[in-house]
Amino acid sequence: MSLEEVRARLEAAGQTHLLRFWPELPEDEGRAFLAELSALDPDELREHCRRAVEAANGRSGSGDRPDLRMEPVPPEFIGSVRKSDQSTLNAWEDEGFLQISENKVAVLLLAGGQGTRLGVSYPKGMYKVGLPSGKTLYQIQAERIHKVQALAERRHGSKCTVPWYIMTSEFTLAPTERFFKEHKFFGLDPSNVVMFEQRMIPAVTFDGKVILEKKGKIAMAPDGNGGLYQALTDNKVLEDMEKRGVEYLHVYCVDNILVKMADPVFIGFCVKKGADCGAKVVEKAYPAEPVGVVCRVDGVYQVVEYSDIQPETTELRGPEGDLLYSAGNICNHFFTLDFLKDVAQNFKTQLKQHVALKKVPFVDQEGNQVKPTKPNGIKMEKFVFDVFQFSRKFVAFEVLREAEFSPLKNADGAPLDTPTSARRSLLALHYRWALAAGAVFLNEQGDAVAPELSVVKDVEPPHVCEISPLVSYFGEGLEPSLKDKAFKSPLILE
Ligand SMILES: CC(=O)N[C@H]1[C@@H](OP(=O)(O)OP(=O)(O)OC[C@H]2O[C@@H](n3ccc(=O)[nH]c3=O)[C@H](O)[C@@H]2O)O[C@H](CO)[C@@H](O)[C@@H]1O
Repeated sequence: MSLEEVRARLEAAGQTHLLRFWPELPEDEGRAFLAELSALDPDELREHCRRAVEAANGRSGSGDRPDLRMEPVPPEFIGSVRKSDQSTLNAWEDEGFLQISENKVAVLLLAGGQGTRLGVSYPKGMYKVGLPSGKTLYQIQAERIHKVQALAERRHGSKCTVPWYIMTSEFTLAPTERFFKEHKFFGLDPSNVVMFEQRMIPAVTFDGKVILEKKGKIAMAPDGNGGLYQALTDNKVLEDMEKRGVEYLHVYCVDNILVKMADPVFIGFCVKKGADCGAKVVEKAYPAEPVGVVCRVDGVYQVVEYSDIQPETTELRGPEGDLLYSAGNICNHFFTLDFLKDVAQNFKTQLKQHVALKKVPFVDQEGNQVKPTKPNGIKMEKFVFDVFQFSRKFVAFEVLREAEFSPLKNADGAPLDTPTSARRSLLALHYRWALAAGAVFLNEQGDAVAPELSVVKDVEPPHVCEISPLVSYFGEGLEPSLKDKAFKSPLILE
C-alpha cells in the first residue's frame, strides 16, 4: 500500500498523527511501519479507539456491582476431588483415558501473554524455576503429554496422540518456535504440536489516539487470552482439530507448574456430565485471595474478578460454614469442539472488552522517548472465560490446590506465586508421592527420618525429591522403584 493510501485510511480513522515522524524514518523502518499501518482497517480502528475511550470512561464510577447479583454454582453442577469417593474418581478417570485413547482429546496452551510481572523478556514457558533437573515449564508440560498418552495406550492397547495446540502472540511466537526446535520438540512429533498466533491491538490514549511507541512503531499488545476464539478462526485451528477427530479440549495457562495436561479425571467428569464447557477451580485459600470466582450472575455462568467483589461478599458463608464464593478460577478449561465452533461462528464478537489503564512508553511531540510514571494508555483485552455465558451445560470441577495449582506470576521477592513457591510446590508434591509409594528418607548420618505428611508449598520440603513426568503422571507406578527403599536427598527419578 502506498503512503498516500495509508494516509487516507488513517485520516478516515482520525489517526494521522501516526505519520508525524514519517519523513525522519530510515528507508527500511519506513517500509516496515507502512506495512504495520496498512494492516489496520480504518473502520475497525476508529471503532476500537472509540470503544476504548468509552470503556475507560465507563470504568470509573459506573457503580456496577456484579457481586450483588452473584449466586454460587449449584452443587449438582460441581464435581469435587475432595468430596468424591475413590470409585467415582476412578470412573471419571476411566472415561477420560478412554477418550484420550480414541484420539479425541487435545490440549491447548495459552501462551501469548508477556509475563510482565515475572519480569523476563522471553516466553514464560521457557522459564526454569530451579528444579534439580533444570527443566523448563515447556519441558514439564511436554513430558506430561508423553506420559498421559502412554498411560492411555497401556490401558487400551492402541497408540494414541494428544495434539498440543499453542496460542502465541507476536511477542512469543518466534522464540517459542525456536525453543521447541532447539529441544527437538521434547521428543513429541512436530506435526502434533500446532503453534498459532493471536491478534495484536493498539493501545490508545485517553482522548482516543493510537499511541506511538517509537517514531515508526505503534504500541501494540495481544488482545487478551480471550483472543483465542478469533485466533482459532484466523488460523483455521478448529478445522485442524476436526480433521484429527478431536472432540474435547483442555485449555490451560502457561504458568501453573502443576498443570495436569489432558487430565483424564477432569475430562472424564465433563464428558460424563454431558458438559460443553467446564472450569477447574480450587477452593479459595482465604476470602480476599486475589483469584477470579466462578459463579452465576443474573443466571449466567461467568468468572467475576476479585477486584469486582466487595469484601463483605467475599466473607459470606453457606450453611456448612464454607465460603459461599469459594470456587477460585485456575484458568483450566474444558470445551467441546462443537461448543468452540458455536462460539467462533455466533458469539466471538459479543465477548466483553475488559479495559486496563497502563503505563505505555511513547514518543512525545518532539520525538523524545518517554517512560510514563502514571497510566497514560488504555489497553483492551478479552478473557478466555467470558464464553461461559454461551454454554448450554456448564460444570465446575474442584481440585486440590496442593496437587494441581501453583502459578508462576511474580519474580522472587514477591510474597506469592514466585519461582521459589512453584519449585517448592512441585518438590513437595513429589515428596508426598514418594512417601505414599513407601520410600524411606535418610538424614545425612544415614538414619531414617519420620515422614512429614503435611508439607506445604511455602516452605522447602524436608527432602529434595523430583520425579520426571516420564516416570509418573500423578504419583502412579512408583512402588517398584521406591517401596521400602531408603534414600538420601536428593532423590531424582528420571
Ligand atoms: C483472564 C484470565 O484468564 N484470568 C485468570 C488468570 O489470571 P492472570 O491475571 O494471572 O492471567 P495472565 O495474564 O497470567 O494470563 C493467563 C494466561 O493467558 C495467556 N495470555 C494472556 C494474555 C494474552 O493476550 N494472551 C495469552 O495467551 C498467558 O500467557 C497465560 O498463560 O489466571 C488466574 C489463575 O492463575 C485466574 O485466577 C484468573 O481468573
